[in-house]
Amino acid sequence: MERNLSVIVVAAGRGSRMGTKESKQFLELDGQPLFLRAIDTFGRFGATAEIIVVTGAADVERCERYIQEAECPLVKTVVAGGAERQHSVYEGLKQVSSPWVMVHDGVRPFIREEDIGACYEEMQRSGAAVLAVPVKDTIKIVNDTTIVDTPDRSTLWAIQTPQGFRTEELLRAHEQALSEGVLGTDDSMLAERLGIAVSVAQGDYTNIKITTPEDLDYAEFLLRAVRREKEA
Ligand SMILES: Nc1ccn([C@@H]2O[C@H](COP(=O)(O)OP(=O)(O)OP(=O)(O)O)[C@@H](O)[C@H]2O)c(=O)n1
Ligand SMILES: C[C@](O)(CO)[C@H](O)COP(=O)(O)O
Repeated sequence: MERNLSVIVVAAGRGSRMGTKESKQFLELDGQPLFLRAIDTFGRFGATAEIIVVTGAADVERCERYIQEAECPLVKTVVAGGAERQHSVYEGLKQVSSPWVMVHDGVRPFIREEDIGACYEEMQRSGAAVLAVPVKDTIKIVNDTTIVDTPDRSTLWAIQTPQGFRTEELLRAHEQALSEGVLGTDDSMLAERLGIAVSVAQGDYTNIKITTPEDLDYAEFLLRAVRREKEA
C-alpha cells in the first residue's frame, strides 16, 4: 500500500460536556491518555505517511512527552489548535504534506484498523468519505418540545470520524468556510457546501466519541470486550 495519507488527530477541546478538570483526551484508558489509542491504530494502518496531532496551546509540550514515551514514529508534529474544532483542524491541515488527508477525533479511541481501511478505500474510490453507522432509533425534529417531523430513518446515518478527503479540497473547504464565517460541526459539512460529493463508509457502533461521563463507563466496558477478543 502506498503511504499517501496524512492523519490529523484533533485533541484540543476543553471537554465542557464531560465536566472533568482534566481535558477528556488526557483521561486515562488502559493506563494511557486516551488520545494515544487512536494514534497507535492509525500508526499501524498501511497508508499512513504522517500523523499530525493538534492539542491545546498549553498542552503541546506534555502531549509531545506522551508521544515520545509511547514511541509513535509516524507523528510528525504536535501543534496548537484553535477555539473551535474547525479551527483546530485547519491548524493541522497547514502541516499536511500528503495528497490525501483523514481527520480523526482524538476522543474516539476505539477506531479499528479495518474501519480506517473501509473509509480509505471509499475515499480513494469516490474522492471523499466519512465513516458512519445507520441510525437505529427513530429520529424526530423537535421545535421547543413539539415534534414537527419524523425523517425517513432509512436515509439517516450517524456520522463519525475518520473523515477523508483530497488534501487540496479540504483546505479549500476550510478556507472558504473561514472567509465566510461558517462554522461546521464536522469537516464533511464544509466540503458538502462546496459541492464536493462525500460518501459514507459503514463503520462500527463501537467507534464512540467520549463526550459525557457515562461514555467513560462504556469505554471501560468496550476495553474489556476488546481484551477478551484479543485473548480468544
Ligand atoms: N477547539 C477544539 C474543540 C474540539 N476539538 C477536538 O474535536 C474532537 C471532538 O470534539 P468534542 O467531543 O466536542 O470535544 P470538546 O470540544 O472537547 O467537548 P465539548 O464540546 O463538550 O467542550 C475532540 O477530539 C476535541 O479534542 C479540538 O481539537 N479543538
Ligand atoms: C466530527 C464529529 O465527531 C462527527 O460526529 C462531531 O460532529 C463532532 O462534534 P462535536 O460537537 O465537536 O462533539
